[in-house]
Formats: sequence, C-alpha cells, structure tokens
Amino acid sequence: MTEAYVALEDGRVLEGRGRAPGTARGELVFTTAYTGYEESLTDPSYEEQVLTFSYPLIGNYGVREERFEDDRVHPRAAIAKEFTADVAEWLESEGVPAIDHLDTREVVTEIRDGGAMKCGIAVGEDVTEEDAIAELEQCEAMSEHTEIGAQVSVDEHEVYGADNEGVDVALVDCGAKGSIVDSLLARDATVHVLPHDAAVADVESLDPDVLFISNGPGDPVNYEEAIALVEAFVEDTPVAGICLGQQIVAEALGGTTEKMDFGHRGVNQPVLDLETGQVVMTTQNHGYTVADPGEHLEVTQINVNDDTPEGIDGIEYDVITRQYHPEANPGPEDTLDFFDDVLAMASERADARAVPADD
Ligand SMILES: NC(=O)CC[C@H](N)C(=O)O
Repeated sequence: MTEAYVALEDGRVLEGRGRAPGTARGELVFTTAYTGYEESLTDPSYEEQVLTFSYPLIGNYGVREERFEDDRVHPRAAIAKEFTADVAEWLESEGVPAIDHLDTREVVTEIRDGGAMKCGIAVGEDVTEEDAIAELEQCEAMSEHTEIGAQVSVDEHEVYGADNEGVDVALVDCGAKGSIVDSLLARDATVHVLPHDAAVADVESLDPDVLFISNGPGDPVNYEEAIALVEAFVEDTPVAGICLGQQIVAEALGGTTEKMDFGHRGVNQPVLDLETGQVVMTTQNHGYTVADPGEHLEVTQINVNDDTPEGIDGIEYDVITRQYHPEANPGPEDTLDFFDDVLAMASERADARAVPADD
C-alpha cells in the first residue's frame, strides 16, 4: 500500500492511505460541506491550502467538468475519510496528492483547537515521515504569499457577454469562481474580467457601471493594486465585492481585516440580515474577516455563529459586499439576489449618468 503522511505544525505526524501520489505543503483547513467537492476542489480561493473534508465520503456522485469553478484543482492536497476512485483518479491526473483512511475528526478537532496550521504532505511508494516533515519546514504562512493573486488571476483582459444589453461590469479577478461570471451573464451584464493588478487607467478606459472585486486566496492586504482601484473609483463608480472582495473593499476604505482562528468553510453557515431579521443559509470559504469596517462602511449582515461581518454597505458611497458566496456552487441558492441588487445599483448609476446634468 502507498505510504501517506501529514506532518502538522504542532509536531504531530498523521498516517493515512495514499490515493494520489506527490508531496505538497500548505495551510491545513477543513470544510464541513457535504456536497460540492467538485466545486470546492476547483475554487481558486483554496490556492496554497490543504483541504480536509469533514464529510466522510467524498466522490459519491462522480466528477463532472461542468461543475468545475476553474480549469484546475487549487488546493495543494486533499484529505478525506474516504475518497471514491473517481476523485482519487482525478486528483492524481491533476498531480494533487490525496490521502484518505485517516481520522478526519481528529484533524478537524486539531484545527478547531489550534487554528488553521501549516502542514506537509508526502504520498508515494517509498515516502517517509521525514519527507512530510521536510515539506512542513518549507511551508510559508498564508500572509507571506505576497504574489498569490498572480497565481490565480487572468493575465489579460477578457470579455464575456459582449452582446448583452445590461450593465458593464469590471470584474477584478483575484481568483474569481466561474459561477460569479455566470451569475452576472445570466443577468444580461457584459463582464470585463481584469487581472488582479489592473491599473486605474485600465479600468478608466472601460468606464464600467460597477467595479466588482472577486473572491480569491490569501491575505487581502497583499492585493495592493485592487485596494488602490477601490480607493480610486468608489466616489464615482458603484463597487461590489465577494469574500476577498469584501475584505479588499474594507481595507481600501479605512477599515481593517484580521485572520480568524480556523475560518468558515462549509455550505450551511447561517447569516442574519440586521435590517429584515431574516436568516439565510450560505456557502463560505474564508480564513480572514473584516475586523473593523471603518467610518465609510456599515455592517448589514452578520454570521449567527460568531457575529462576524457577512454583509457590508457603503454609508455615503454605492457599495455592497458579501463575505459569503452568494453565487453558491456548492451550496444553497438563498442569496443569489445579491447579483440583482448589485446590478440594480449599477444600472441606477448608469441611468443617472446618461441624463445630462442640465436636463
Ligand atoms: N473565498 C475567498 O475569497 C477567501 C478570501 C480570503 N482569502 C480568506 O481566506 O478569507
């Protein structure tokens, strides 16, 4: 049987069954999602992480490309109680090590008590514990991945839905899930996908109806160019953001972000809307959070479990952001109306601009 080891930052080494060979290192996190492994494994937000599934059987409905959120697997390695052959073969073909037959309850408890931690992975015929420990020793903290945006973003401006008649969206791709683009196209928007480090002049030349900052991996403070875009455009252009996008908007407008102990990853995170009193179930995947929204933003929705900000609006600016994933995929579709709200905000501004001031 193939050897498989996970070396944890707290000094422990766990042993499992190797399902896809290779060595890897990353931040060890867990998701409680019980469906949606195809979407989670292709979500760019998991770049530089090792994803543990707490749900025990992963792969029971196969692997279909139409469910993918991007064209490759993003976690550096994957861990579950049991992977089906379909998933193991997929991960092997992607060169992503996979380990099962270990006690994922123990891994989850470890992360819950100790926080997300570095780990090293070694899977193969002849690997040893030392190989996993050597990977761990080279592992960098998430905040040290200062160029992580470049690993997941488009290199060049791409346009989708050029013939659509709705608003023009400038989507800053910090690792955008495909479902965000699809949700905008389904609402007749034209979507300009821009590199994570797009310059102010690039956005200016598009004159978009909304500047939309995507989800993405890593520490929001490492997205300096996207932060600068929000600062530059917020007075004249509506701004929206999802997950990393919410954090970037807060950083740009005088707020602060911080690392959480082990984050929120799953498909049943309850969110309370402070105005309506309604609770919705949401899909989440984040390890940072907005600590202080600053004086230009107000928190409109909070996580029922720990009160962290889930929805933020601009006070004097047209800004709407969400910490969760309103595009779902995987997970409940309770929150798709976020896209209607963003596009309504954008088209109101577009209409206002179309009317000359002296009319
Ligand atoms: N899904 C995301 O956009 C994640 C945002 C950020 N990288 C975090 O971990 O909090």
